[in-house]
Amino acid sequence: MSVEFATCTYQYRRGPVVLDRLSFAFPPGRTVLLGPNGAGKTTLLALAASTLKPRSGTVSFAGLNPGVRSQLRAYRKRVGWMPQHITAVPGMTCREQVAYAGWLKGMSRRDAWHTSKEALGRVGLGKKADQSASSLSGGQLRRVGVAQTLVHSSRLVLMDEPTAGLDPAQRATFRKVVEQLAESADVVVSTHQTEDLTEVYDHVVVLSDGVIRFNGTVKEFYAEAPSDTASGRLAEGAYAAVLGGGEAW
Ligand SMILES: Nc1ncnc2c1ncn2[C@@H]1O[C@H](COP(=O)(O)OP(=O)(O)OP(=O)(O)O)[C@@H](O)[C@H]1O
Repeated sequence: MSVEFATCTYQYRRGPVVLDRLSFAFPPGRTVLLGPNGAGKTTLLALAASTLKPRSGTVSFAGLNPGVRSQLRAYRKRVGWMPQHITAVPGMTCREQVAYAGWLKGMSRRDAWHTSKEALGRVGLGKKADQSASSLSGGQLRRVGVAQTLVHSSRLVLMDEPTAGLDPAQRATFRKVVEQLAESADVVVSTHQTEDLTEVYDHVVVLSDGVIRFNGTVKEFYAEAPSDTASGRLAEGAYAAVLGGGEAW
C-alpha cells in the first residue's frame, strides 16, 4: 500500500504549475524524497497530506480519496503530516499540544490525552510532557511535531524537511525516530541534503521541476553515481547524475 497520484496537476493561485499530470506512487517502507529548492517537494507532500487539493487528478491512500468528502476524515486519520515549520501553541504544554493534534484528527479527548504521553515518550520527550511547548528548543519542537503524527496511529507519515537546522546529534536522534516510526507506518521524508540519505531509508525518490527523476532502492540510486565516485560520496554523485549534472541544491 502506498500513496498514489493519478494524473495530478497543481498550480498555486498566483504561481507556477508545480505538478503537471503527475502519475506516481510512493513505494512502501522508508523513503527519502530528494530535490533541489523549488522542486515541488512541499507541494507533493501537502497534496498527499490533503492540506492541498489537486486542480485535477486524484490522490489516494489505503483505498481512500481525500477529494471525496465522505472519505476525507478517514484519510486524514491514516496520514500523519509534519510540516516544515512546527509552532508551539501558546499556553499549551507539550502533552496538550500533542493531544490537541490527535483530537483534530478525530480522536476522542480521552484517547488523545492517553496516547499523547506515549507518543512523546517515543520521541524522547516523555520528561518534557508537562512543560510549556513554547519553552522548547527548535529541535525539541520538531520532535513534538513527530509526536503529533504518532498520536493518531498514522499508517503513513509525511515529513517536510524535518532535519533542516538540526545539529548532528539531533539528526542522529531523528534517524532513530524514523526507524521506530517505520515499524508501524510508511514514512516519507523530504530533504534537499544528500547527507540525510542514510542506511535508515529503503527507497529514494528524486523530484526536480515537478518531475520524478528517480524512483528506486537506495542501492539502485547509488548505482547512478559515476564509476569513479569515492564510496563516501555516492549519494552526492548519484544525485548530481540524476539531476543531469546540475547543481545538487
Ligand atoms: N504559496 C505559494 N504561492 C505561489 N507559489 C508557490 C507557493 N508555494 C510554493 N510556490 C512555488 O511552487 C514551486 C514549488 O515549491 P515547493 O515549496 O513545493 O518546492 P520545494 O521542493 O519544497 O522547495 P524547498 O526545498 O525550497 O522547500 C516553487 O517554484 C515555489 O516558488
